[in-house]
Amino acid sequence: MSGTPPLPESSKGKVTGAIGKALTTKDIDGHDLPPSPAPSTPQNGRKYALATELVYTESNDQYNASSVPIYQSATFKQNSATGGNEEYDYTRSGNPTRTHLERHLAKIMNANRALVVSSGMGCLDVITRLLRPGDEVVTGDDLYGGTNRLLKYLSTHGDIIVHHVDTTNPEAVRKVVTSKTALVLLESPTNPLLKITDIPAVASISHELNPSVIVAVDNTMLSPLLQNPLDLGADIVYESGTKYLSGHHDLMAGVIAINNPAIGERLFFTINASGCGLSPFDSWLLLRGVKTLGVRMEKQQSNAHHIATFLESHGFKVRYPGLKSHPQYDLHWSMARGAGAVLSFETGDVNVSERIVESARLWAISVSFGCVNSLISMPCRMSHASIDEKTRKERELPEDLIRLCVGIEDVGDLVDDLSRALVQAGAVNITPDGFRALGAGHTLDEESVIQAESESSKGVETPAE
Ligand SMILES: Cc1ncc(COP(=O)(O)O)c(C=O)c1O
Ligand SMILES: N[C@@H](CCSC[C@H](N)C(=O)O)C(=O)O
Repeated sequence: MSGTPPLPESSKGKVTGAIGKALTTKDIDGHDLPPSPAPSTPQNGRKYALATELVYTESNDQYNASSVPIYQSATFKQNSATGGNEEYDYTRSGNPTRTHLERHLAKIMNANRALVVSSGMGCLDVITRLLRPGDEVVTGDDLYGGTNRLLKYLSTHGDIIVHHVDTTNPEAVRKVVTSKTALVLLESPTNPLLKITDIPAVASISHELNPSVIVAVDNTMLSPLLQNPLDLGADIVYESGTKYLSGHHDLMAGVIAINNPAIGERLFFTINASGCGLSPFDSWLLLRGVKTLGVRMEKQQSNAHHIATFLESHGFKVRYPGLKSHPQYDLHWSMARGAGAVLSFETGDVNVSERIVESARLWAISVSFGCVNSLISMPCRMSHASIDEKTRKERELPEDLIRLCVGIEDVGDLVDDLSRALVQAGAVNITPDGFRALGAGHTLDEESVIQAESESSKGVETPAE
């Protein structure tokens, strides 16, 4: 994958020509972007706050449609047999609704170019097609299960060497990056242990040791509202649009964003060649979902902070970068504008955890996150079940871990339902003041207890049923 080799011959011609021509179109920030039937960015030369940019789309549509039309067409007629001047010919290669979404996301992700595909895993598939046999990948020891599965497949069948190291320690990355390293792949926060990687430090170490390394960051756990890895030194950022970006669990999507046009062209080549570009209808749904990202995330985060504080103040070991007790709290806030709405906690007993999950009513037992509805899951049995038990143990992924993905419901209802589930599952000791976690009791220092209790009491009271 070293350097950015020229485009394959087969990618040249009509489609690449259209994109090549498009790259001469600049937006108000000077970004080169493909053309669009609706430019997405306000054309008055002003850059607005992200909350405004999320909502704002400008249309060149012939009827001035307020909502970007769904171009539900596989083909586009050409003016002549030789063609060549039309922007679109076939939806696998490009579609106006998809282009509009891509421009909108490029703007939001502070990127030169964004590409949308059929899922988050589709993004990683496209990115790893940049690898060649013998290339090495450096990545974390806490990763989404599907990411781990694809990397394992590539190392077993694709002659790719994958190093899993503790990326929370940049020096551990330094030890394994060599001239053979083609890709450094990071999550921060990680799914499901919410570990934080110093993206600027790891990116700079990687580039210093091997300038042709591509540093890619999976930003799914935060969304562009809260973190922009391209601004932190990453070469590629991708995320599952199935999560926060869309927010309603009604579509699957993935977004890849880049600043380097040559990398963008190589990724586009794979998307067109393999046919994983997002469909017009899902592009439209995702564009609609993105508009409410700001308000959804604000409510989800505030609920998540409340729930994390509630659990911690009752003695559970909680992992959430919004809590001062998080070991990398300062590092996280040096890179991000929020902590997101995913947290995890331990009970000390797998059976107790299973009972808690099954006792919850409002919290749906479901994989995924970023949705307006609150979800509860056991990663080792669900989202991360594809990582074998031995590896989970080596990587210290607790089997009793419960992951909460907090939605926009009334926080008092969420706390009530969780309290009832904790009591019903026998996870807590009832005390005169309420209850305390039974197992894996997390001992906070005195100052943290006082802070957690006062924050917890700010919201709705949390009596057990
Ligand atoms: C951190 C992370 N990255 C990527 C993915 C893959 O996304 P998708 O399900 O849209 O393929 C997921 C979840 O599925 C995830 O949690
Ligand atoms: N059966 C699926 C599980 C998807 S997990 C989705 C999401 N990333 C999460 O973390 O919950 C699979 O095997 O991929």
